[in-house]
Amino acid sequence: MSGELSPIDKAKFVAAKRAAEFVESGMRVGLGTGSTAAWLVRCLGERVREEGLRFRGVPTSARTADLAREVGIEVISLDEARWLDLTIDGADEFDANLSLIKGGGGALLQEKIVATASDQMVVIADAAKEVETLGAFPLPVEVIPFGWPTSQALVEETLVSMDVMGRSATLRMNGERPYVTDEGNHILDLHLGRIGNPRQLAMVLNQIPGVVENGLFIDICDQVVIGYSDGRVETRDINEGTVSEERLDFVEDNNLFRDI
Ligand SMILES: O=C(CO)[C@H](O)[C@H](O)COP(=O)(O)O
Repeated sequence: MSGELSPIDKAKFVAAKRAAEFVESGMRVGLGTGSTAAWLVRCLGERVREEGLRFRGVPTSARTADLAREVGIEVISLDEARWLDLTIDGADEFDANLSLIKGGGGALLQEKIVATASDQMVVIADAAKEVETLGAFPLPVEVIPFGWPTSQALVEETLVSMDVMGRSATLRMNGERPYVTDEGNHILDLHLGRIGNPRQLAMVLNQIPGVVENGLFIDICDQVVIGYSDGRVETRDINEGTVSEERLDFVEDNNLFRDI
């Protein structure tokens, strides 16, 4: 992509740029996956180059690791970091409690482990990701390849027993083949429409044999930074109960927009 940014990219960019300011020298920072998180990584790379920011990043996917190295961020593994000061990541949906659906980009397992190992998790998102009730976005569930059709049937049975609205669990494909995560697993996308009790569903899904993790993030996210295409950014902190709003300038010929 080159030239004019789409309104959605402008919104993602300003959210990412604002959240990149949360990173301080010396921190260990979890780096999310997806298009919004990619803006974050580029913004952090710019701070490394231009301000001499020195921090270590723990990527949540091979894609993010490649981009982080490319823009000059020092990359370490979670094994090396153990605990993190902060994780900044995108989301597919968030609600008023900052419960999330994640995993549209297929990295939910590493994203959940990294976010849970962090003192703070900040979600960056365009305003369209905010929902009253989670579930319009298909809920990703990571399953091991062994016996995945059995796991799929068990997941569907569980949805019926819980009286969840939609009940189909489809295997995510990559062309003709099943999608394979960085951990070598597959993903079932649950088409639910509406998730009445996300906390309960998250717990029940993880008890099914073959399920490794689900994309519901409950009580993990502390703040959301919401970007708008006109440059406005709203930051909500669920622990402090605060909301702040500001406007960021974005320069369309910024180097970050080249070759995207
Ligand atoms: O959970 C994710 C990847 O597994 C992403 O954060 C989520 O899919 C949002 O992606 P994008 O920023 O491209 O809209």
